[in-house]
Amino acid sequence: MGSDFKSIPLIDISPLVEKIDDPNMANDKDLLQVVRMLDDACREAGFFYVKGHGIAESLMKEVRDVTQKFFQLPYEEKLKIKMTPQSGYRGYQRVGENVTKGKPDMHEAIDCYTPIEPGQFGDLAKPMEGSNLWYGSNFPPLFVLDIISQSTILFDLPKYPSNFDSLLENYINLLRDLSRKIMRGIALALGGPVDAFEGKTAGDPFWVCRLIGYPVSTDIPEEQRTDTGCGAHTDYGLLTLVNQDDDICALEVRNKSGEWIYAKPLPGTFVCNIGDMLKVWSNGIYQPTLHRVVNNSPRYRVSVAFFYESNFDAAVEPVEFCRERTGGFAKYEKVVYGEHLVQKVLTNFVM
Ligand SMILES: O=C(O)CCC(=O)C(=O)O
Ligand SMILES: [Fe+2]
Repeated sequence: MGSDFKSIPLIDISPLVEKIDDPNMANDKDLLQVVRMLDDACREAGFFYVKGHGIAESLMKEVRDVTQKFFQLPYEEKLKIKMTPQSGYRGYQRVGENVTKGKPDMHEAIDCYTPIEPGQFGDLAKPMEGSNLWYGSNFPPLFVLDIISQSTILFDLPKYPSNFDSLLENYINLLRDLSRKIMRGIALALGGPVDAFEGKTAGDPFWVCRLIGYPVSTDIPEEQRTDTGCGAHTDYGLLTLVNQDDDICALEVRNKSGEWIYAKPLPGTFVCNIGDMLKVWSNGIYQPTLHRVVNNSPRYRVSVAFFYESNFDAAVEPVEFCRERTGGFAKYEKVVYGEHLVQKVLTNFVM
């Protein structure tokens, strides 16, 4: 599905953000207009920008700046939060460690997931149990590092803020709340009840946050270099919100004719896209769109991608109100989200 879109729509979602929890929202013309725009965007491009989302542009920038500073640290420092099977696949991964369809991606990243307690989901979540590795909070000498990095005479380390964990945790909470509101809008757009994607399937949504850095390609040794910062893929959850650098065009979205359309940066907005789980839930009314990242610019690019998912152990299958609109039968089989995620994570890295 999808269409030959040439650009990605921008939606001012302020009516949705302000009124979606209001019992009278069904009579709000502005909110219903946003819902219509979401419906068009999800059918046409599977991608849309949001503004009027209520998250300060300064916070969005601060999060990208902290990410940028982390990636500027010496490699040995970054390895202090290295992602391993023992860390539940949370933490730092070097350029080329993430693989898309067998090809190394030219990005480095920190992966964070909703913390999972031992035994919380039985065997299902075993490989991903753990809590996140925040730089500076997992080993004692951060204050020493701060002092060292501020001493520009002796050392030339980038200055590193020590509030990484609290900043990120606050940001993640805000994005969770924003995503819930957008998903409420999408539930209405699909013709369902506002809380269709809550309750026992997505009332305790799992989240994934990836802090990503795309080096300038000529800074990567030629023998390791591939041509994509992140190879063509669809996202595997419900909804993704990307906070990207303001002045570098690198995220590309494929339209129906196979042309790659830039999701060029619009400062202060999030680029949103729908993922595989929404395709299943909506019985294919909405389809995720292939996208990729190619950083051909002479600048290091940072993006922070937040993935909002169903409950970890939710069995996702086409919901009735979508089945009714699409011939009455389920086009997709039931998928347990956690199984889908663990499978992806276990095959995603060369380690
Ligand atoms: O860096 C970006 O702009 C998008 C990254 C992305 O598509 C992903 O991590 O799934
Ligand atoms: Fe993606």
